[in-house]
Amino acid sequence: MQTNKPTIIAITGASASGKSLYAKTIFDELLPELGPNGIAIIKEDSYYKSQSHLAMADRVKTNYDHPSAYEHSLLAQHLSELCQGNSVDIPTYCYKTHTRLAETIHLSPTPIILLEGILLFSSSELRNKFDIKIYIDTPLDICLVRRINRDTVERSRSVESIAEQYLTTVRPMYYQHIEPNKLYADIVVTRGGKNRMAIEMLKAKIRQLMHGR
Ligand SMILES: Nc1ncnc2c1ncn2[C@@H]1O[C@H](COP(=O)(O)OP(=O)(O)O)[C@@H](O)[C@H]1O
Ligand SMILES: Nc1ccn([C@@H]2O[C@H](COP(=O)(O)O)[C@@H](O)[C@H]2O)c(=O)n1
Repeated sequence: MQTNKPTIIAITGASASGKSLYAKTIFDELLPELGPNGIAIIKEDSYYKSQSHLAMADRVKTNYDHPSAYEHSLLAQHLSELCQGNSVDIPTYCYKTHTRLAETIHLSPTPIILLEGILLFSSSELRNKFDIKIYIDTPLDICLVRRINRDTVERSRSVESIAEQYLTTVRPMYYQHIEPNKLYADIVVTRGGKNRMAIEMLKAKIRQLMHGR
């Protein structure tokens, strides 16, 4: 690994497997020692394509679990910019309106970048940019229960709409585009975002990388 470019740690797995919690726990626990210029989180979901040109009735029909729903080319471009020492303006996304918001988040390169999302391993162009690849391996029935609990509260979804979407796209796309790419992982983490040993091991690796800079 080069020492002068950000280390990109990609965390993938099924929806509601615990990717965000795993990334956020590591971020929160390392922030006091690394500072805001030392570590950042980027979400693949920030790169869902804008759908502002579509009516709401059409936005809900989108397959959000297929790679084509994402602007992966923009994510790849931003990762390249960050690796070259340049800042980027990351889009922000709203799950309630199914499209991008007007504002962006300005991000300067940090030595450690935690990147999390469901389809990060589906593109070889993206995979080639990752220094460490982690797969959160949580049984799908547990993910579904977590998704129902989360999306009814945080994403304004009804249980009926979650069930319909799960059967039509979330589950089939998991078997087509997420689970087969587990083989690209360097590390497979069981038990989701609360696996204390998996959290401590990645923190130790990050500390080692920081000492080597
Ligand atoms: N190991 C775990 N045990 C219990 N709840 C968890 C665990 N990991 C994650 N969760 C919860 O499940 C929900 C989905 O987790 P999240 O990290 O948002 O998943 P993802 O980012 O993979 O979609 C959240 O409410 C989170 O707090
Ligand atoms: N408008 C949208 C966009 C995405 N989704 C679902 O989000 C999931 C990915 O995010 P996680 O935090 O759960 O990893 C994905 O499974 C999409 O189905 C959505 O429902 N609506």
